[in-house]
Amino acid sequence: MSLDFNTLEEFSTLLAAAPTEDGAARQAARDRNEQLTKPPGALGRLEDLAIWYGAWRGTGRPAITSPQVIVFAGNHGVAARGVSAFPPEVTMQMVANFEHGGAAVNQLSKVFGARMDVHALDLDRPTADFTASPAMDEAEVIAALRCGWEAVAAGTDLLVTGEMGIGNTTSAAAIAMALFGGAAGDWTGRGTGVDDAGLDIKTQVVAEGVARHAGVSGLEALRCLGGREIAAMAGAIARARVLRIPVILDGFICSAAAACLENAVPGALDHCVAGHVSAEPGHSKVLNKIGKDPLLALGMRLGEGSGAALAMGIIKGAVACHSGMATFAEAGVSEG
Ligand SMILES: Cc1cc2ncn([C@H]3O[C@H](COP(=O)(O)O)[C@@H](O)[C@H]3O)c2cc1C
Ligand SMILES: O=C(O)c1cccnc1
Repeated sequence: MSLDFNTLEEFSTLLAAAPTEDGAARQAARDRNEQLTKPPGALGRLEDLAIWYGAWRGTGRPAITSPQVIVFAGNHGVAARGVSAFPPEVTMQMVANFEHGGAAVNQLSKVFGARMDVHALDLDRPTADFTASPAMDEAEVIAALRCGWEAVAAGTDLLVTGEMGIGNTTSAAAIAMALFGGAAGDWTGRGTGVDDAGLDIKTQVVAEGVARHAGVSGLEALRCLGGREIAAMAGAIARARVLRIPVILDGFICSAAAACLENAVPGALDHCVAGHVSAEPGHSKVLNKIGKDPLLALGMRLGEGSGAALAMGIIKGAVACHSGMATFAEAGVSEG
């Protein structure tokens, strides 16, 4: 099967044909877990995470040696509507900051031993204001999906996708409302910290955008209401699925990108866990809709992949215990 796509339909077909987890590896990981020197279940959710990780990697005794964090950046036409507390030029300035190692996600990637890559997508060409027309045409959304698809490094064994794009919590709210219904106010939060007047404008923009593209779902929601960095995250998450690389989802924007995949192909996020729940009020609702229980709840509201990068420590810890601990037989410890 060709691993390329030129239309959203071809992308969807590739995603639908992507592998599922390895049942034999899951069983081998379960068997090993039962033999480790601890009371049954004593590592709580870490045990499930290690088994899940092994099932996707195809081994009952996995290791994590090459985690990758990818930050995608894009600019948004709706930013001109006054929906963010910061001006659009911050997107480009933060890309420079990522490249110089100065952002939170740089530090967290370093702490957890991940390589970090940054991809800026046509920053000088913001998407169209989605209240007036689709944010992207099909060629544009395909180019963004492909950027994400190709950004996943050969040999990566744990992936975090993050984003930078002033205005993108507005885009994420519009996607969530299009996919899951409800009122604009249910999905719209303060993002970088808009005041009450800004929140009113933002809620209005979300409502207008969803009304303008009434009835869109899945990848069409991504095209009409998303952004280039949002589509690129979706492309990277889909590629990881094809390569059986487990993914840690980040905050509201990343989860909205992922939700488009799940909406297009149910089960498309089985290789993903939610790294954290952010303070953006729509995030917990999106996680609920995609059936993901977040690993961390630290009141973070940064994006960039920062919450997911922090959660890499949990997955690495889970896998280290699972694969490195002695069994009762090896350690000569009496079983209960
Ligand atoms: C300095 C700075 C660094 C950031 N890093 C991530 N974001 C986050 O804030 C933006 C979304 O919020 P809104 O929709 O309100 O614009 C995204 O770029 C997101 O990644 C940042 C925002 C700022 C200002
Ligand atoms: O949930 C997020 O990822 C988020 C929230 C606010 C601003 N930027 C990102």
